[in-house]
Amino acid sequence: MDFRIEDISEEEIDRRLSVVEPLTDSVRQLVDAVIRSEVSDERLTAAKDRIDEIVADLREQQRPGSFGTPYTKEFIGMPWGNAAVGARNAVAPPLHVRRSPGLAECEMELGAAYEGPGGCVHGGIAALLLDQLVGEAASTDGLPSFTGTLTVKYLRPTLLGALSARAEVTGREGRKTFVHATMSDADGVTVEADAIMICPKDFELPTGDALPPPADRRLDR
Ligand SMILES: CCCCCCCC(=O)SCCNC(=O)CCNC(=O)[C@H](O)C(C)(C)COP(=O)(O)OP(=O)(O)OC[C@H]1O[C@@H](n2cnc3c(N)ncnc32)[C@H](O)[C@@H]1OP(=O)(O)O
Repeated sequence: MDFRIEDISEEEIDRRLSVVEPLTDSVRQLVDAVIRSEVSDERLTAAKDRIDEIVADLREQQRPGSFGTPYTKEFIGMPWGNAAVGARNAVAPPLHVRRSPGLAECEMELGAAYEGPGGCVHGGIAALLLDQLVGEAASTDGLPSFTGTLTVKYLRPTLLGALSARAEVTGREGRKTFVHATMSDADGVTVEADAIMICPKDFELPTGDALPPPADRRLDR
């Protein structure tokens, strides 16, 4: 796992987010527009050429591999490439998770890019988002947990649109944390999941005077 330290202030994090979040939102708009556009083939081809130019521009300076999760010395994580919550990842829905001890919650708007059955959320997307949320709930004690087992039960189709999700720790046993999660629409729960989250035995967090104790660490931002 990538635990590189990037020693920047919270103000610098906010400054960087103020640049990349609008860019990511624009790319989400682009994805949605491509899916639903009904302009002529000529205009679609012209759009492709313009997008290729932008891609070439961005590729002039690229980070090798993936973004990883850099941390500040205060251990605030920046998982900005993350597939569910990444601030720089247009694949991620704009998922803003609220955390409190043992609990993670969020609201989201899932549009055309997240479709499985016509008009409904893809089951894999529901599983992805609930997987993220159980990880966030399990990690509110400052120690990261990996998903060992995630059991997902689809109770009824989840229509695309405004949704909420919630994950709550139901128990801990050694390095294992048990979490229950739900995804809901306006009429109630559509998907539920149970997870066994595990803090790996050989996992070592960076230590040192400059770093806060695990309980005070914020694993993402
Ligand atoms: C804030 C950030 C949120 C991010 C959320 C993102 C969530 C994710 O997507 S994580 C990515 C997906 N998950 C993975 O890639 C995990 C891959 N697997 C692994 O790395 C390892 O198998 C891991 C960490 C799960 C367990 O490894 P290890 O630490 O060696 O476990 P091990 O010592 O064998 O077992 C410890 C306990 O867990 C149990 N256990 C081990 N694996 C599993 C499993 N897959 N499912 C359930 N229980 C398990 C064991 O039975 C044992 O229980 P007990 O203490 O009662 O005997």
